[in-house]
Amino acid sequence: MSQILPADHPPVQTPKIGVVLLNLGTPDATDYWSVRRYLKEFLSDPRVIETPKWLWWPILNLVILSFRPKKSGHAYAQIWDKDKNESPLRVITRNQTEALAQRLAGESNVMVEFAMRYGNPSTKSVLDKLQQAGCQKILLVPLYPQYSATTTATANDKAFEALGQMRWQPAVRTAPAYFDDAKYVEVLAKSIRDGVAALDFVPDLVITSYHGMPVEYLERGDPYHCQCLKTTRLVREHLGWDESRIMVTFQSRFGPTKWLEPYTDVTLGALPGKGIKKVAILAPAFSADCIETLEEIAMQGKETFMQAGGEQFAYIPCLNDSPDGMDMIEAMVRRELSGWL
Ligand SMILES: C=CC1=C(C)c2cc3[nH]c(cc4nc(cc5[nH]c(cc1n2)c(C)c5CCC(=O)O)C(CCC(=O)O)=C4C)c(C)c3C=C
Ligand SMILES: [Fe+2]
Ligand SMILES: [Fe+2]
Repeated sequence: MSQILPADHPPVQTPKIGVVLLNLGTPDATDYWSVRRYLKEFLSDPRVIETPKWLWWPILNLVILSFRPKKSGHAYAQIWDKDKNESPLRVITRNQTEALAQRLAGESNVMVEFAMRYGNPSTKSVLDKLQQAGCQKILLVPLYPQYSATTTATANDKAFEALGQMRWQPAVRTAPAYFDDAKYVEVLAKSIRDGVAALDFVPDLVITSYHGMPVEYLERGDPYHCQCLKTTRLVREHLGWDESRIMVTFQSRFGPTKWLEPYTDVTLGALPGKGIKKVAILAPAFSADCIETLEEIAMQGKETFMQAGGEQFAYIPCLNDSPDGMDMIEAMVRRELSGWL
């Protein structure tokens, strides 16, 4: 083969398969400008904010970006991984990537990388790297258990935007949301069972707190709300629990519009008054612990609950790169790679 190539022919690569774990993204540092840059990119995404641009631009640039970076930067500083000098979301996503790469090491010519929708490493830089390394087939794996246009779709959009600039485009598959995947339900249920068993108290209630979104998005057809409810129902059935032991709430409200209810913070503030004083809480919409779980739930949520008269509060971590969590990701990736390996 090599003797028929002209001397100036670009190098011929061995065909490879790329697997890209896609997550949301996070600031590079906690200072005002790093957080501002991240929030600007995030909150300029029309998949996330559907307000018409002419109306949203002044609100974002003149109001939100003047105060939110400082407030969010302070929150990020409290959860920052000081050893790695990095946001937990990126540390954990990298750990998941390395663990998956090890698990797929027996497969020849598979490369595993992660990419972020906002910030670094950018989706384009990662797809360019894989294409240049000879990946002629790429599996995109949005690490969101429940589908939403605000997360899954925009992650895929960004990847297709980068692919749109390639002359020699690889074949591409996208992994579906896994909110009802039997393995996901099994490992999530196990994380609750094990998490509760490790406590020195018996919770009156387990709360599954999902990231929220404007109710309007649900009304316009986003299936996220329905998939959240289904995850919790399947987990509850797997545990053999009745409905009184586990509930669904929605967190991280942003802006003045009505978001999915019941709100996590309002619920935590009201439960002690109803006699529910011991809770365990987890966040099944997140594949990795991040500001929304470590600061908003484990810190702020705990404070709200205890100040309202709560007695015991426990946060059960996300699946992260735990062996069970990685079993689930590996099984999903192998299934979606079928016919390619
Ligand atoms: C403004 C609208 C937002 C929608 C809609 C939204 C949906 C959504 N987000 C996640 C997952 C994550 N969100 C994270 C942070 C975050 N989310 C919003 C806003 C919306 N999210 C903001 C402004 C922020 C930044 C933090 C802050 O300033 O409060 C993160 C964590 C990132 C990190 O760095 O740790 C994740 C993950 C889901 C699943 C979702 C679905 C409806
Ligand atoms: Fe969010
Ligand atoms: Fe938040």
